[in-house]
Amino acid sequence: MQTENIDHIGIAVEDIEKAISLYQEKFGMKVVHRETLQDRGLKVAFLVGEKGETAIELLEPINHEDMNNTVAKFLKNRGPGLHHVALKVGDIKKSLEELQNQGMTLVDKEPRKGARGHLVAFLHPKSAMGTLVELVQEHNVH
Ligand SMILES: C[C@@H](C(=O)O)C(=O)SCCNC(=O)CCNC(=O)[C@H](O)C(C)(C)COP(=O)(O)OP(=O)(O)OC[C@H]1O[C@@H](n2cnc3c(N)ncnc32)[C@H](O)[C@@H]1OP(=O)(O)O
Repeated sequence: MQTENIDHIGIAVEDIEKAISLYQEKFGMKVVHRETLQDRGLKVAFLVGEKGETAIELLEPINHEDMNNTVAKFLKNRGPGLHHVALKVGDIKKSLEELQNQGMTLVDKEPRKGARGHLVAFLHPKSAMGTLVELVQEHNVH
């Protein structure tokens, strides 16, 4: 598949308000989008630097005790920090098909609606040398 750019880097946090303050006040980034994804049980915030492009996505579970929530489970097992890397692609369905044909383990066989209304799909970290990789296709491209 062809990656267009790094769309965002996902970081799991215990307290999204404190994390936003850190990235704004210490790193000079600004919030460009905030959303509560009820179906995923997550609060998310996207921040960018002066020149835009690649974003940081901060993720906090709505319920920290819900071990069916992948981010709550991650925080409990590994603590806060780098959670996933999201690669932007032009055609997510085609990319998933190609990766599956190449023997990669997909978490999502079909793209689904993620944050910002974009189409997203995850690849299993075991298939990408220990990093959870997300594919993102802008919702208005196709
Ligand atoms: C906002 C929205 C969007 O971006 O639009 C989103 O959905 S954002 C993000 C929230 N959504 C997701 O994370 C969806 C994709 N993630 C998943 O489906 C899950 O987290 C899996 C990746 C399948 C792992 O689930 P599972 O229940 O198997 O977890 P587990 O704790 O038993 O972990 C199994 C093995 O994977 C590793 N593992 C778990 N999460 C990991 C992560 N984020 N990065 C790297 N490795 C990870 C564990 O350390 C463990 O390794 P060892 O076996 O070596 O101990």
